[in-house]
Amino acid sequence: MSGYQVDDATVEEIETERATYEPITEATRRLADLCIRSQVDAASTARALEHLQAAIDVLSQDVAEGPYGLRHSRQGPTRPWGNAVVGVRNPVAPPLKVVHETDHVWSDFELSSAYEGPPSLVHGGVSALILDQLLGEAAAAAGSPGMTGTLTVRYRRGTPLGALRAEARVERTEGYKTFAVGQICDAEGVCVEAEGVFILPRWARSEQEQPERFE
Ligand SMILES: CCCCCCCCCCCCCC(=O)SCCNC(=O)CCNC(=O)[C@H](O)C(C)(C)COP(=O)(O)OP(=O)(O)OC[C@H]1O[C@@H](n2cnc3c(N)ncnc32)[C@H](O)[C@@H]1OP(=O)(O)O
Repeated sequence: MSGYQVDDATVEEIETERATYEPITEATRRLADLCIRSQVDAASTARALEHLQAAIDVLSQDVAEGPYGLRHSRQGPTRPWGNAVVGVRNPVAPPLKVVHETDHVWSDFELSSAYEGPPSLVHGGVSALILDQLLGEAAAAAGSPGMTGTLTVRYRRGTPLGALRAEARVERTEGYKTFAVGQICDAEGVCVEAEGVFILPRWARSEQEQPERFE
């Protein structure tokens, strides 16, 4: 399957790429929040739009074909930088920084108004998105990466926008199938729980270089 790319990018080259594109990605996240909450008048939004169009014109001068994929360097960190949850070059991603412990993975993160579903609460699809990623990373970190086969989500109470923690761990592995569980909590406790089965697809079963983990 295309999209998994092994390269020889050095640590320095990877840091240069991050330093080049991370600031504009962060600015775009801020922009998404401002699109929702700004109260400036029409003349001001028209002026802002002109600046944005100028930025779009500059960035459009050189664009890669297709999505970013998962870039695995033989010399440096793996770059899932287009990923919708952890991608440092993806303004749609909050982004989560996922910490890999011996027996579980976790992340402390903030969700802005761009992730709203019910008023002041996180959209249920966004919670499922984040748990899909965390459970998938737990499976990969345990040495059994896979695609989500089935993800079951239980919304126990509304998840407030703002500061949250997500955690996941592997429960058991059966051949190509890895069963993982996880949750999203706020300061009061668990808001959302999930369980999922992650399956190593047929096309990947013979491949030698599997991505073991995202950052
Ligand atoms: C290398 C992979 C990625 C690594 C990423 C690392 C970072 C992770 C972070 C990213 C996180 C984000 C993650 C994402 O967003 S992943 C994106 C969302 N998921 C997908 O797009 C998956 C699409 N589906 C497939 O690719 C295949 O159908 C899969 C891979 C699921 C199965 O493949 P295949 O069809 O070839 O399998 P098989 O026929 O040999 O069956 C094998 C066993 O599995 C059982 N079964 C089959 N289907 C399901 C099902 N749906 N639920 C439960 N069980 C199922 C089946 O009964 C059998 O069991 P048994 O009879 O042996 O007991």
